[in-house]
Amino acid sequence: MFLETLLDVSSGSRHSRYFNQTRSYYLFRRIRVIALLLALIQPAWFVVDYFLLPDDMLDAIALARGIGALGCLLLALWTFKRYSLRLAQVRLAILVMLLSGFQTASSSLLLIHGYESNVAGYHFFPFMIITMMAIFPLAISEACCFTLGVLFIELVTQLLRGTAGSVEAINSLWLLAVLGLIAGWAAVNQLNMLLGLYRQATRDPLTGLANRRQALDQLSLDILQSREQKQALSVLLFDLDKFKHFNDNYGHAAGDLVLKSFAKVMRKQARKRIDLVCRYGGEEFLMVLPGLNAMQAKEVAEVIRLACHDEKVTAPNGNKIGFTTSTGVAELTANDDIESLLRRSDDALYAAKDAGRDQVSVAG
Ligand SMILES: Nc1nc2c(ncn2[C@@H]2O[C@H](COP(=O)(O)OP(=O)(O)OP(=O)(O)O)[C@@H](O)[C@H]2O)c(=O)[nH]1
Repeated sequence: MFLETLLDVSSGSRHSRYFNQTRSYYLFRRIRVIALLLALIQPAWFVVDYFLLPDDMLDAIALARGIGALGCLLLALWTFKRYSLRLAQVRLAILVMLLSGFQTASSSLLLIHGYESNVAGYHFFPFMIITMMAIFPLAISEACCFTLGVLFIELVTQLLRGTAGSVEAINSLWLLAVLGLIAGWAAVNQLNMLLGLYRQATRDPLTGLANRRQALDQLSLDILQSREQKQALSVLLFDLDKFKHFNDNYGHAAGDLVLKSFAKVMRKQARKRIDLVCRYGGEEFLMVLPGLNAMQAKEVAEVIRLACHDEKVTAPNGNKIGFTTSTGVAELTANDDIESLLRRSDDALYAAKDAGRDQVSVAG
């Protein structure tokens, strides 16, 4: 259990594409708020500098603050691919570099002008940066990179200042490492909590598949992404045939076993970390196939339809039950939104039922 949790939070590459998208958007929003705040605070802090720093330093510090504020503003306005984890990590690295860059520049300036870095909270900067990590839900690998990055920049700053190796400098590095451990632990805990809540809110308890809410959220995202990347996208809507008959003849528990068995068949055919498999409601299931056109999606539906013929469920009374499914296929068109895409797949599903069930029908 502990090992499983540890592996769960070790790296983002272990999570589903959908969770990664959710976390990326979460990271994007937090980075944006912090960048916006810093874009405002940086110039405002100049008032404090004005009273605390000597006149000959003000221009240089104002320039450093201006560059920092502009960088933060640009970062806040950068909305490209909000759902990409890779870009969320890049955004976080840029935020750390912007802050650290200002810290290195200001601390060098203070030294050149004969001021110690304990003016106006400057010496506090690296500690503030590392504590900021606790705000984000991060995997262990990401928290380690964050901590090592801040430690490295602090070491470079110490080398530039010529203080590296002194007791005070080693003490700073040690304190940063301890704070990195605490803030990193908080960040990893946030990720663990987010994962737990996400799973509870998005999974169907009977089959373990995604639930309808998640399917609709993810389908909207996938549609957006398909349009951005000019890729095809198709959906399959399945409905188990004469399902009422299983409940009536063998009992509700047998019906549940059929639902679980069908979920297993779907999961087996889905491409790992690409396709979304969901229980859409009752005995209806939905599969989202990014990158596949209607004909390719129809082939997947046929494989699933035939795989159902080989599945047998043992009812609580010992009976072996077979089941079949009807499927509607629809490919995303330029005029589609999520509602029209699902409506077309539903129409195709009804056409498959009308044609005698155990069939795959493609929307026109
Ligand atoms: N065992 C079980 N049955 C469910 C569940 N959710 C919905 N059902 C049943 O699914 C059945 C759906 O039946 P209908 O909508 O009439 O359709 P059908 O019998 O599959 O007939 P066709 O769709 O026309 O082939 C109903 O009897 C529901 O009670 C569930 O979670 N478990």
